[in-house]
Amino acid sequence: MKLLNAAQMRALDRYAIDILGVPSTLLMTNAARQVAEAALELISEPGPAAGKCAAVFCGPGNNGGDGVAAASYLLKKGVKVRVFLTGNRDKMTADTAEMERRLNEDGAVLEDYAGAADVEYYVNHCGVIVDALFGIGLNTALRGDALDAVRLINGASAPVVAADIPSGVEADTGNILGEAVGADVTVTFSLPKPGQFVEPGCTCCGSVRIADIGIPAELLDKAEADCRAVTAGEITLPRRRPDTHKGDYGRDLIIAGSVGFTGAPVLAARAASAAGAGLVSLGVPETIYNIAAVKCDEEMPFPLPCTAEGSLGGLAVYPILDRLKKADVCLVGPGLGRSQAAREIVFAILKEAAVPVVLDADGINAVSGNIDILDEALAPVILTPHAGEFKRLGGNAEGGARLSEARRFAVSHGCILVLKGHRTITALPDGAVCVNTTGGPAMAKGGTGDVLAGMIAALVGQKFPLKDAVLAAVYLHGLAGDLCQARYGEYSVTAGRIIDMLPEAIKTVISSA
Ligand SMILES: NC(=O)C1=CN([C@@H]2O[C@H](COP(=O)(O)OP(=O)(O)OC[C@H]3O[C@@H](n4cnc5c(N)ncnc54)[C@H](O)[C@@H]3O)[C@@H](O)[C@H]2O)[C@H](O)CC1
Ligand SMILES: [K+]
Repeated sequence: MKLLNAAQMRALDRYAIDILGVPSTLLMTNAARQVAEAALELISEPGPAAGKCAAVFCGPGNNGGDGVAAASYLLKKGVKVRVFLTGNRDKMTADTAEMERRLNEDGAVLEDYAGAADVEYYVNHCGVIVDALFGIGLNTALRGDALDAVRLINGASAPVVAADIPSGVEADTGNILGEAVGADVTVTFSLPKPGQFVEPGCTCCGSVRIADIGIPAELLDKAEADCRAVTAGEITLPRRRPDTHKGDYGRDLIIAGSVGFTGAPVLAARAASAAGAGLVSLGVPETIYNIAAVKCDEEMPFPLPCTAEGSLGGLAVYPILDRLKKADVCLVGPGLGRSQAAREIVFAILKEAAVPVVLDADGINAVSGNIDILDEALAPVILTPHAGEFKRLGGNAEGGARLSEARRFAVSHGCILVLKGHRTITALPDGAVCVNTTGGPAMAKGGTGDVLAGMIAALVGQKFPLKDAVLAAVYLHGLAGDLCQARYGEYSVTAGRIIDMLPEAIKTVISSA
């Protein structure tokens, strides 16, 4: 699903209005009608609309115009409505002024929020609140009346419908500018925005509904987007041809593990098998080889020279590079440890690999502080950091910086970056970013990252187009987590259970063709 930023959205509006001649007031009333209909659904009093009451908060811009027009719609449905304006009335846009004129004709007035009589009592006793303070035009932190109104809205018990985007959420980044409305439903217009799909903005939106407000479909289809949400139905994996063998499904080489980290390598290897890898070889320090060998049936652990402390030793580089020549993908890092030898091995793999390399966990830590090594990689590199690892890579994964920071890193280092967290972001070397929509807090547990890394290796090793393979792995990993949560609850999802749920998750995306 395409996510359009504010500038792209405005350009679309302008083209529809100025070139195609779609009346802006028609767009506004179409938008308003769908906001009002959502409010009618939510209004928290039993019985017909008549006798219920709504509070509508409007800013001076066109988002406010949506609110004023929505108020007119609610009035005509028999809902008692009070409409409050924050900010300067003299800054009101022409369309919003037109909507106010129509509201007056419908028998209601646009009250100045500042000084409105018993507004607090009214808002705390109404059946639904419409937030039309700001939309995609918000560009600085809320202040004054608007901030006061947001706090009043958030303190009220009535359900909240946000017009286009909850006020206070920055459309492009999901940043909260000061404070933001917490909505139950967001009715967004034409196409969704990035800030509705990434933290912290996505948490303010409630459920997001996309309203067709009259921008021609072909215009929306043609709209260029460098940001997308990966939603159900967008990921498919092909049926397998009968005349194939395990070699057709990837020879995965996984280099992982150290004393004290015997689970990570095995979880990654098992996840790779469950995600369809044909052959999975797992190189572990010889001190933990027996443990890995006992834990693996389908995967093929092999011992590597190690240090006295039980992590990879420098001599391990030779057998690794030898096996690398026969692999289709190499994952290095889960539980690897942070020894100098491990770092040197990661560097050697990056320099020598002619197949994609997945850097996870200590594979990422190995390149932190020497990120230029990525420029020496011959083959594509996929990094899968969580926020802390990304910080060690010099990135900022805080709040609304995630999208731009992930994009910056991927473009500047020519790699694929999977920035894990709620709504994992996959950034590509060409600047495109994709926001995953599966998974949740039940997955916040040791080992789940190892599983994702194994899944990415497996799908990349099967030679799907690199971007598709990574997006599919991220989506399926979260989907398996969601299925696990449904079965085991939020507290008892484990990495192993996610692996066991992969068959169910993968079956949902197998193409019927
Ligand atoms: N997408 C569509 O096809 C349509 C969208 N519509 C609605 O129009 C808004 C965008 O309207 P705009 O006038 O550009 O901006 P806003 O109403 O979001 O903001 C108003 C105005 O406020 C100023 N501003 C920005 N930050 C602050 C601040 N912190 N404090 C005070 N004032 C601030 C800034 O100058 C803005 O211009 C879109 O979201 C939709 O809701 C159309 O109604 C229909 C077509
Ligand atoms: K809004």
